[in-house]
Amino acid sequence: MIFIATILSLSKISKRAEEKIILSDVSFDILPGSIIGFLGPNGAGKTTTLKIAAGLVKPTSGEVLVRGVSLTERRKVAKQMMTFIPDNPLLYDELTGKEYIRFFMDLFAVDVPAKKVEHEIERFRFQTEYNKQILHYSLGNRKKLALLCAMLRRSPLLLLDEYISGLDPVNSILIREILREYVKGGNSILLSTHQLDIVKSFCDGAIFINEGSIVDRRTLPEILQDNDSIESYFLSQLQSSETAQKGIR
Ligand SMILES: Nc1ncnc2c1ncn2[C@@H]1O[C@H](COP(=O)(O)OP(=O)(O)OP(=O)(O)O)[C@@H](O)[C@H]1O
Repeated sequence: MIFIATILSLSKISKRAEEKIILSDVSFDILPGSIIGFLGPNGAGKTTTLKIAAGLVKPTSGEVLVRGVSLTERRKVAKQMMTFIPDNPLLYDELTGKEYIRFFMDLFAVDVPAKKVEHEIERFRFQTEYNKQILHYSLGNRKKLALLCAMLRRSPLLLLDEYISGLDPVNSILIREILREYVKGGNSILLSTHQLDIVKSFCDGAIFINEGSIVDRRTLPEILQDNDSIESYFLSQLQSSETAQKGIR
């Protein structure tokens, strides 16, 4: 019997577009039950990596495995095991929240009893928005609806692009509690963020990318042991990777 220890595994992912190298040999693993912050400056390649991991963008080379299942070879099975939420979730604006949840459940064949759906709506404190048209939702409520649907789907991996930014402090606390609960059962989250306080208060570790290459990977205790703050970690990684890259050129 083969024991699959990783929930997500990226192996030597490269991406070129319009003659430009966007990602170069990106490799990392995400273990079950972990929340990993994906850090890097603007344009470093975070969104592209998340989209490749989610099967939305095809890499030029390399392989993505979700619980050991190849995204290239068994796309449908691999995709069922993850949910990607972009920074501005694509929803159907003409529907109400209630209609959208029904549509989402039909689309992904989510078989959840009505009682459980109700429970999730209460847990997300979404009772007021539920009957309103999505067109009138704030960005924070669009994000809440997207995550509520992801929770109903119960996929073991969540890929979140700048998710927590845009939530007010009350919702930010609520969502963090929901996400913490989600990973308790062995599920995992990879989330890109520019908010370094999120890494300190919420993540178990971080992966740092710059100019399309992974430059560092550490647990939170390791980061805090070697750096005064997450900000100083970010700046030192940025500086050392840029110095190294100048040396290569
Ligand atoms: N299809 C494409 N064609 C050409 N260039 C692209 C394409 N997709 C992304 N890029 C470029 O690749 C680089 C990485 O973009 P990406 O959105 O992945 O970065 P990011 O780290 O998520 O940035 P940010 O923090 O600003 O959101 C950018 O320079 C972007 O312009």
